[in-house]
Amino acid sequence: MTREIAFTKGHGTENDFVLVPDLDGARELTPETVAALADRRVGIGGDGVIRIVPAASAIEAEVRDQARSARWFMDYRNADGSFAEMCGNGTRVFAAYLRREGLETADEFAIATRAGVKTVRVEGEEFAVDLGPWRLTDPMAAERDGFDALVHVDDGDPFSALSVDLGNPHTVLALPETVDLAAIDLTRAPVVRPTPARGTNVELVRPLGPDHIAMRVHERGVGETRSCGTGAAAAAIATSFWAGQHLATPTWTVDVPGGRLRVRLLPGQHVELAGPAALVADGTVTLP
Ligand SMILES: N[C@@H](CCC[C@H](N)C(=O)O)C(=O)O
Repeated sequence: MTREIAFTKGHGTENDFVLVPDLDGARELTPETVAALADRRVGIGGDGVIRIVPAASAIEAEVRDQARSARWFMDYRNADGSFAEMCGNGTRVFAAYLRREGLETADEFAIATRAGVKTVRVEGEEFAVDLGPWRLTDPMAAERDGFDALVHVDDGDPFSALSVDLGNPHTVLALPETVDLAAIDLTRAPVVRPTPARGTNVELVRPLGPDHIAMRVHERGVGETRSCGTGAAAAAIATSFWAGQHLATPTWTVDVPGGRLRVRLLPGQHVELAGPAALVADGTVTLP
C-alpha cells in the first residue's frame, strides 16, 4: 500500500523541515513515516518533520489546554522519528507557513508546542519568537563551579559544559582558543557525563567578540545540523552566565553554519530568538 502526503519544505538558517499540514487533525504520523519523510534519499529530507494541527485536536491533553490561547499546534518530530518538546527554528518556519496560508493574519500570534505556548512576532521579513522561560538544569552546580557536565567530543579530552533547559535539553561547552571549531568531528554524537535522562542537544561555542559567538550543534535525534534555534538561545545563555551577565538583557548574535540568529535575554528569565524563515517547495510525496 502507498500513501500520498502533501508537504511544504522550509528552513530557518538551513535547519530544514518537512511541514505536513493536518488541518483537521486526522493524520497519524508514525515514527516510521516521520523517518521516511525526513530521509534525504528516499523521502523529502529534513532535520525534522512538523505536523500543523489545530491545538484543540492534539492527542496530548496539555497541548489541548493551550487551545485557549493558540489556534495551531507545532507537532515537532526529529528526523529519527522521536518527539521533541520544542524547536526554535521550527517555530519561525511554522509561523511563515501559517501566514502564507492565511491561517494567522495578525503580526503577533501564539502557537502551541509540547513546551507550552510561544508568542511569535513578525519583524519585517523575519520572525521573533519568545521561547519562554529557561532554566539551568543544575543551578547549584552551575553557581558553584560554572559547569555541571563533561562532554567528550572527537576522542579528545573532555570539556566542561553547562546544561540549559529550554523545554528541550541542551548542553553547552565553550571551546578553548587552541581548538578550531570548524575542525571538530561531529559525525559521532558527543558523549555527555552524567548521561542526561532525556538525551541532549550539544552546542559547541566559540566567543567572537562582545555579545557575539559562533556555534556548531549536534542535535538529539538528528546528528549535526546547520543551525538550532533553541541551541543558539542556550549557547547565548551559557556564555552570558559564564561572563557573569545573565541578569543583564543583552542581545547576542549567534553565527551558525547556516546563517545568523539573534538572541535576546529578556527579564523574567525569558529568551527571544529572531531570524529568517523560508518556504522553498510544495508538493506531494508517495511513501510505501
Ligand atoms: N532544531 C531545533 C531543535 C529540534 C529538537 C531537538 N533536536 C531536540 O531533540 O530537542 C531548534 O531550532 O531549536
